[in-house]
Amino acid sequence: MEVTLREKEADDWVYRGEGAANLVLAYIGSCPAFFRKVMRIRKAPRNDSVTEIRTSPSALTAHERLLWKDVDELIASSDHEVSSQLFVLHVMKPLLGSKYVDAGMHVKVSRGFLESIEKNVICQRPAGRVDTAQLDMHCDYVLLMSDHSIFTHGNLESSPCISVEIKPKCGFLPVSRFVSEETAIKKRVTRFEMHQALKLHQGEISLLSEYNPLDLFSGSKERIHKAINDLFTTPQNNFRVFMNGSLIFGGLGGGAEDTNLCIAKAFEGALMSIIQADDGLCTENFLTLVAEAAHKSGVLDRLLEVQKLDDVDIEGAIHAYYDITRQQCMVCTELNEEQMKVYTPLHSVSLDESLRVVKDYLIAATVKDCSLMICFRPRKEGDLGSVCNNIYLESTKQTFDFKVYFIDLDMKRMSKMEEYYELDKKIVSCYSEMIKMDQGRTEVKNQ
Ligand SMILES: O=P(O)(O)O[C@@H]1[C@@H](OP(=O)(O)O)[C@H](OP(=O)(O)O)[C@H](O)[C@H](OP(=O)(O)O)[C@H]1OP(=O)(O)O
Ligand SMILES: Nc1ncnc2c1ncn2[C@@H]1O[C@H](COP(=O)(O)OP(=O)(O)OP(=O)(O)O)[C@@H](O)[C@H]1O
Ligand SMILES: [Zn+2]
Repeated sequence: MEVTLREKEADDWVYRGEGAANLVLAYIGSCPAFFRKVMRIRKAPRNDSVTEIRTSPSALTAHERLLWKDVDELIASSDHEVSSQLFVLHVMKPLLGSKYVDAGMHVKVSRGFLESIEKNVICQRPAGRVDTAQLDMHCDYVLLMSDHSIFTHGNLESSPCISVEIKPKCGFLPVSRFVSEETAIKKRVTRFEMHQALKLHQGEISLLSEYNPLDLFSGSKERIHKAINDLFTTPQNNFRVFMNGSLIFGGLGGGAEDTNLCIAKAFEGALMSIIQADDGLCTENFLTLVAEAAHKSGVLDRLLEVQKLDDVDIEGAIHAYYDITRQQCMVCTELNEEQMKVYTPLHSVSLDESLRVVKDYLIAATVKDCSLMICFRPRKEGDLGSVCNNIYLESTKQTFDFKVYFIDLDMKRMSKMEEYYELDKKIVSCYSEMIKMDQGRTEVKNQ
């Protein structure tokens, strides 16, 4: 029989974090079925009275059903939460590897349950997130999945664990011939770095990040280590650390300020219960551990491969989108004859090819936005080797078991294609402006 979670059960769930689209809670009750599980609940924008999701007869729009026509299970589903879970199960899991993906399961909830959760968590949510969205009270289902910030077996008191959450973002520079001359800078500067300029301009961040995704995805131990160090210095919404499931570093539910001495000291202190290093050296050892695990697991190579399904860039994929939706191409209407020559072939391919292009672009968008959770547990003397991967940290003479999972593998909606195109242009133009202004300042200084 299907269980429905009701109002009285809401107190068993506590705030864990949130992103733009979902709010996540951890279980503190005593029901074994929910032990060491988290619940992920979809949010709805506050100013959005009628969303696409609710007006659509099925979870997917007609165009999306066409796009995902080869995935029978997905197009048959009529509930948005259910189709979201099926997307992870049938599309993302085979691509990223079943070992690293937990599709979770859906659980029915009553409106009373959602209302009670909303009330319970409101004071812990970041103000910016509260202003933009609340729980989607129209959800019939929520997603239940393992808590990947802890190990699912063993006693947390005697066997503590520490985990990092990394949102790596796009790890490659586009090589697509559809990248125009005006935006050619995209082939030299990462999207992440350019987006920082826009975020700074819009007041979303106060300082530029030092992190470079190309380091993290480089495959080189040294560069991965550099990336982890830089993420620690400027964590923003790209780096968090949890101890036994509680946040000890980074921003809860959003971005974090840059790491000052006070934050660094508190973190060093928190690590001392797990990393057996001399005073002041725990952080350094921990960051080495993270870098070694990221390198050894090989998951970044896998992630990069899937990100590269975006082989034509948004500047190519947008044309295929207009063909599928049978709209006049709003990009081509702005081009001169010479420029048109580059993009006309994209409008001459079969519908199946246009579908492939947009589908691959959206899959890549999912994995450019997902996060990685790496959870560590020090192996104690007498412990038998486990099935987990492990790292021997020479400097502390400790062996750590670790496991890796991807989280947030939501399907990106096809209706966002025009938004992606516009944002791409905005990011390039804001970055170019910043560079120009910097050059101007340097020239004045040198005069
Ligand atoms: O467009 P981007 O690269 O800024 O990514 C968005 C993320 O911004 P970021 O730059 O990582 O801070 C954004 O994250 P934040 O809200 O900034 O924490 C979301 O993850 C958003 O996805 P969705 O709307 O939840 O489906 C993300 O949107 P998608 O582009 O993945 O659809
Ligand atoms: N399975 C899990 N185990 C432990 N923590 C989790 C799990 N899933 C999510 N979280 C925590 O909840 C936070 C929000 O989850 P998630 O990233 O899925 O939200 P989102 O709204 O989809 O994000 P985005 O803004 O990237 O779209 C994560 O940053 C992570 O800290
Ligand atoms: Zn076109």
